[in-house]
Amino acid sequence: MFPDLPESLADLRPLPHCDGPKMEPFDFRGPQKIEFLEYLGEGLHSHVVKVRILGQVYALKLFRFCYDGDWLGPALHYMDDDHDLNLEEMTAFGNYSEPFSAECRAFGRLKEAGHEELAVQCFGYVLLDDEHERALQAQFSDLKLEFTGDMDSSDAELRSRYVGKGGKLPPIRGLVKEFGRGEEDLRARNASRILRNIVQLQQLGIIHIDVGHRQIISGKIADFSTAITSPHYMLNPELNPHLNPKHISAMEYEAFKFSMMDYWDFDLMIHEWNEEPKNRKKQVSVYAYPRGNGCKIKYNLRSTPNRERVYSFADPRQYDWQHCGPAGQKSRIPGRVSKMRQKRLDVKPSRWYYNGSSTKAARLRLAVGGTSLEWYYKDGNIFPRAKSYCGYLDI
Ligand SMILES: Nc1ncnc2c1ncn2[C@@H]1O[C@H](COP(=O)(O)OP(=O)(O)OP(=O)(O)O)[C@@H](O)[C@H]1O
Repeated sequence: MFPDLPESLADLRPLPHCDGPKMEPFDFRGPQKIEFLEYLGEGLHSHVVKVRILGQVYALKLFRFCYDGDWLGPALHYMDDDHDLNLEEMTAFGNYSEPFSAECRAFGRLKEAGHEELAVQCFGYVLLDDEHERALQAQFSDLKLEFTGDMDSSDAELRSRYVGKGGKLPPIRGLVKEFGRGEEDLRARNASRILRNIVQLQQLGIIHIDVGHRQIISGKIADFSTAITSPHYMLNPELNPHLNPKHISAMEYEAFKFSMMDYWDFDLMIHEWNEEPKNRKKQVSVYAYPRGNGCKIKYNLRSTPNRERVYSFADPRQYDWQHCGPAGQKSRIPGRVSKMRQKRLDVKPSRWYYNGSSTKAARLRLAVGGTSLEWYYKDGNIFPRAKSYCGYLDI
């Protein structure tokens, strides 16, 4: 489920181990050496610290061993007493969706497609060795950093249930990122750029970006710990040859909803900015949907012209993941990583109009957050199932 500490540098391979984009290990040009400088902040999935490596300052995002319910893993009843935790199942899900994997895959995609400018830059992953874990805790001893659970509670078992080679606890995993500033001013030009970046990220097959003001660092999106990047069991039916048409239609509904919600979140961020008394003179009128109110649809889709139907701004399934080289592919020139041909992105790609039934379209119009599906693992494949309160999905 989690990577082991490497015995030698040669053991460090791009992660995660599943189809699709990957992140390379950070190049320390020798043994790991990190100087912990300052604590920057925390989120549901991580602690972020300012560090110096090889004379350069970075933000190091260190991931927690999260609760199973805090990421898009298997249905929670899998975790009850009757069902032993199955390493193969958890790994199958974890490789795609566990927060560290989710970030590796999204940043890996940006590298692979030659579009690192769309987010804060990420320079590689780190597996903290014991010495650095001790140094980290010593440096911030007053904060008593916990790496299991979430911001409010911890549970040591979340880490110890996945012991690695020699019975050792898995190492804390980190991503080395460009160090930046938060508290971005959202005035029009910045807001327009962020919106454009979301549309372009979706064209690269990345959705569920968790858009919010706190995620914007130096004017760019910085957090992909919830991102769904193609190929993914929600987006790409071709990963599982045993899906039936009902499964596929329910997955399309979910993927569409998640894509659309990124724009709802963007509009919510603008509304919240405008409501802040301190921003009274800095109002922003850049919205994804007209006036930030979502899309209006009529109930009879057949007779409803496109412009009035429920839509999102890009279809992430269009990204041709099978024909893009894996991140980290070695160049023929020793010591260099080959540059992928940059994928051309449209500022205004064709909209994604939802094609399902009128009832489902009407539900999407409400765009109530949250997931409609849960996922289970069977014979090496991942299948969707409607959540108990989503019977309208009919699977
Ligand atoms: N590149 C960076 N430079 C400076 N500070 C950063 C950087 N990345 C993150 N931070 C700080 O760390 C905090 C947590 O980071 P981030 O949002 O990536 O974590 P998370 O655990 O994924 O959070 P969330 O609960 O939003 O999913 C940010 O709110 C920000 O204050």
